[in-house]
This record gives sequence, structure tokens and C-alpha cells, in this order.
Amino acid sequence: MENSSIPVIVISGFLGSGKTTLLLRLLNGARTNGLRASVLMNEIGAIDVDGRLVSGETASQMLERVTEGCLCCTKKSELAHCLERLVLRQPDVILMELTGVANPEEIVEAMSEPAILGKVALHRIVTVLDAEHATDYNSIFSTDRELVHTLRRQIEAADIVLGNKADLISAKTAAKVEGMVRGRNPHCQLIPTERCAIDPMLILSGIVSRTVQTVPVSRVRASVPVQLNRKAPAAGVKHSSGTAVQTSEWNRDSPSSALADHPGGEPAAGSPSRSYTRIQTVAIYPDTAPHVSRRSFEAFFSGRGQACLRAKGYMPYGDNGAMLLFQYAGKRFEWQPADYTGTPYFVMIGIDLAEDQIIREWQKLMRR
Ligand SMILES: Nc1nc2c(ncn2[C@@H]2O[C@H](COP(=O)(O)OP(=O)(O)OP(=O)(O)O)[C@@H](O)[C@H]2O)c(=O)[nH]1
Repeated sequence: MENSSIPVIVISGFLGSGKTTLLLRLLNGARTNGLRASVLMNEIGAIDVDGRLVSGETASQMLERVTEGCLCCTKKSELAHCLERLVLRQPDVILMELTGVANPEEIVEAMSEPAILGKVALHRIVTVLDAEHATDYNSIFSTDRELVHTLRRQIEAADIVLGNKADLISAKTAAKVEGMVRGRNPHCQLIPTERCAIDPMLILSGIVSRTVQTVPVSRVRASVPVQLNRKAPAAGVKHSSGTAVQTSEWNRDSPSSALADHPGGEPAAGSPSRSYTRIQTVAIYPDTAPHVSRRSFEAFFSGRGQACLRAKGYMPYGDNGAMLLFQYAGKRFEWQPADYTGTPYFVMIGIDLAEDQIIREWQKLMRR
């Protein structure tokens, strides 16, 4: 195994679904099992909030970050260089967190570049779903067919789908999510999770330490060479009933209206197989500590409906102005204590964001 290619686990999923939460769990799981993991993180915006969270969990030379664009399209040319640098460190596994709007297929294609061919091998694609909202995406984004297509491909290309945020959904919604996933990818493992709390070895299984020997294997699939247009199931995947949700039927009869033009699961003629790019980001570095209440601050994001899909950053809303990590995902806010001591900032992610207008509105809010 020593000279063989390094397995890559691709983590995909829409904005705010829980990818970084999973990445942190996998890093922990790898460490516990004696595996050296390296990380490639991609943020669509200029600010790398998640990279900061992960950098505390991994040595800097084992972490590559790409910001301000998507590795599956605008930053595609950087993928091979980043992987090459990580390969030099000879990790046991490379964990790659994509942006929320990346098409994993495009990543797999980019992994076949001559510079890295044979040095890395796709091991598994894991897609994290925000189970609370995933079944609504077709209607929410019905005017954005590329985005709908990308989100669909995230499910179709996955070996494992985590139905995350299970704590926020009813049994009825869980059944809808299951039906949707099974309709698009009947062979994947579908695992309901809360904060991506699964046995990390379900995802890391089959990965072998390059220095020690083997690690426990609960479900093995050897790393497969990169292949394009891979239909699930990928070669060698075993599907266990284990923790996976099972469904009796594949509901073929209810494709979403937004997908009706893609019979047979393929994009319509002329439809580019690439990532959705109308998603934009705006970063704001407030000059002063905001004097508006936390509630007014939150309304700045939640009042925009779908125009703001995700926001995150650090703001001094803790006791005595202490900095808190702020996350807005799936229309919900979360505030957590943070050891960040720099200046406050946040990034907003949405469709066709009007940057100038948002900055003006922010300034107006600050003048109140
Ligand atoms: N209630 C609930 N919240 C969750 C769960 N998993 C993650 N979250 C929260 O959802 C937010 C987004 O989680 P992340 O792990 O940052 O999501 P992400 O997919 O990496 O986000 P982006 O990289 O910005 O696309 C955070 O506030 C998490 O704490 C879950 O199972 N239940």
C-alpha cells in the first residue's frame, strides 16, 4: 500500500448542510484510529471561516485552502496543485470539503489531470443533506435550473448520503427525504444523522495507514481509480442495512417539475455539466462593534428570504463584547463561543447578491 495512490474522500452538500461538522468528526475519527488525514477545503467566498475552525484540528502543512471560487469550475485549475502539495505529505487519506454549490462529478474529472493521475484515487463521495430543507430545493430554486441540477448531482453521485439535521424534522419529512434520495440514488447508503454524528469508520473504512498497518474495517471498498460519469453504485460498494434507512420503493413517478427536462437522469441537451455560478458572496468587516441588538443583526440576514442562503462570521455579541462564531444556515441562527480575537467580520452567501446595496444597508443599520 505504501506506494499506492492516496485515497480521497469528497464531502459535498448544499450550503450550510453540515459539511464542516462532518469534516471535524472525520478528522477526530481518523486521529483516534491512527490515520493521518490531510484536508483540502474550498470556500466560495473570500473569507475562510470554516478553515479557521479546521486549522485547530490539523497541522498547517496538512491543510490546503482554496477561497473565492469553486474548485469544480472557477478554481478548477488549483485542484491538482493543492492535491500535489498534500500528496507530498503522504497522508493516509485526503478529506476534501467542497463548496455548497459544487458538482462532485466535476471534481472527480479534475482529479484525472496528468499531474495527479495515479497519485490520488477517489475513495468515496459523501453528501450531507440538510434534511429540514432538502425536499424544498426544487421549488425554492425552480428558476435556477443549474443549481437544481447541481444539487441533484450531489445526491446522485454519492456513495453515502447523510440525512443530517434529523433533530429538526418530523417522521413525515424524514420519509419525504428518504423517498427523494432513493428516487435519485437507490444504491447509496442513506444515514440519518444529528450533527453528522456517525461512526467515522463508516466513511473511513477501507483506508489503511501507510505507516502502521490496517485499521478496523466495518465496510470496505477499495479505492477506485478516478472514473467519470460514475453511476451509483460505484464498483465494490457494499450496501448494508446497518444504520442506513431502507426504503421499499423507488418512487420513479414523481420527478420534480424542475427536473422534468432531464429524462434518464441526464442533463438536457446543451445544459452544461458544471457548477452553479450565480451564487455570490459579500464580505463585510464592520469598522466598529455593532450597536444594534443581536435581533436586529439577525434580521439583516433573515429578512432577505432566499437571497441570503447562508452567512457566517465572528461578531462581538458575547458577554462583555466577547467574540462569538455566528452561523446562519437553513434559516436558523447559531451563536457559539469562539477563541477568535481579531476584528469582527461576516460573509453573506446568496443568489445574485447586490453587493453595493447590501453594503449601503449595512451602513444604514450601523447609523441607526
Ligand atoms: N440543528 C442542527 N444544526 C446543525 C446540524 N448539523 C450542523 N448544524 C449547524 O448548521 C450550521 C452549518 O453547519 P456547517 O457544518 O458549517 O455546514 P457547511 O455545510 O460546512 O456550511 P458551508 O460550508 O457554509 O456550506 C452550523 O450552525 C451547525 O452547527 C444538525 O444536525 N442539527
